[in-house]
Amino acid sequence: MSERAPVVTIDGPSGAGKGTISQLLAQRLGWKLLDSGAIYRVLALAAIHHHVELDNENSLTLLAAHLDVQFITSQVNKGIKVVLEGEDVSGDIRSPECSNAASKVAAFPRVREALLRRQRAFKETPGLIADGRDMGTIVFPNAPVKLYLTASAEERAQRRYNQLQDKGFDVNIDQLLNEIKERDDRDMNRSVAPLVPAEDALIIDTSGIGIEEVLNLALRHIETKLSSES
Ligand SMILES: Nc1ncnc2c1ncn2[C@@H]1O[C@H](COP(=O)(O)OP(=O)(O)OP(=O)(O)O)[C@@H](O)[C@H]1O
Ligand SMILES: Nc1ccn([C@@H]2O[C@H](COP(=O)(O)O)[C@@H](O)[C@H]2O)c(=O)n1
Repeated sequence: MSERAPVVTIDGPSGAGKGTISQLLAQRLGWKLLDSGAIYRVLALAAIHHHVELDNENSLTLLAAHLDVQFITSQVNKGIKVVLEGEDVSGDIRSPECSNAASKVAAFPRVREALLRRQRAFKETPGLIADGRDMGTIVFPNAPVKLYLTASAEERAQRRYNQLQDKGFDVNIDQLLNEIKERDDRDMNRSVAPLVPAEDALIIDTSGIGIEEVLNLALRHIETKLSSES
């Protein structure tokens, strides 16, 4: 029964390691994974494809309500294939252009409202790892376990630089740092669902901490919280 399925929320700014840790946790626990950022990215890409202006809230809301997207989870590594209108866009949505466009479309209240039910529908047994900006504050406010990952903007820009270079994108570190700061500013200061840690979230600063160590901190916190619930 999905009503009873536990949810672990993982929020934080871009490049803090949410996606990496969420995927590892979903793999370890055998739980479902929601990459909510991918939903905003797909919406931004659909807007670009259909020539919808990124500042037109009415048209973006309509597009969000009818978004033809599928998230296909690999049972092997919990990686997610994103299919928009029948086309695999898993790579396209990770471009810097899509990152910025996603944070623009995500600032509109009615767009967020239109995507809320789609996100909550991911909750199912045996449990859900929910990765995003407002998972613990808005989408799953009653989640028993909430984490907030962060790191310095410089470290996050360096991680993103390495990641995009590996994927073959032509990137510049100063430009990436500026884009990360701009995106943080937009995500943290928007009028609806701003990026803030939930009051009951454990905040982990991952600057200088390796992925394995962050994963272990997260697993320990999940075990503690879930065992105190039962
Ligand atoms: N603790 C860490 N130490 C070093 N590198 C890390 C750490 N966590 C994540 N990374 C690397 O940083 C990059 C960005 O991580 P990830 O995509 O998980 O961030 P994110 O918070 O999900 O960002 P976004 O919100 O933009 O999707 C990846 O290449 C990942 O391997
Ligand atoms: N719950 C969320 C998730 C994401 N966003 C917005 O989408 C942008 C892209 O997200 P990534 O996690 O894939 O980098 C992000 O900058 C946010 O603007 C959101 O608003 N809420």
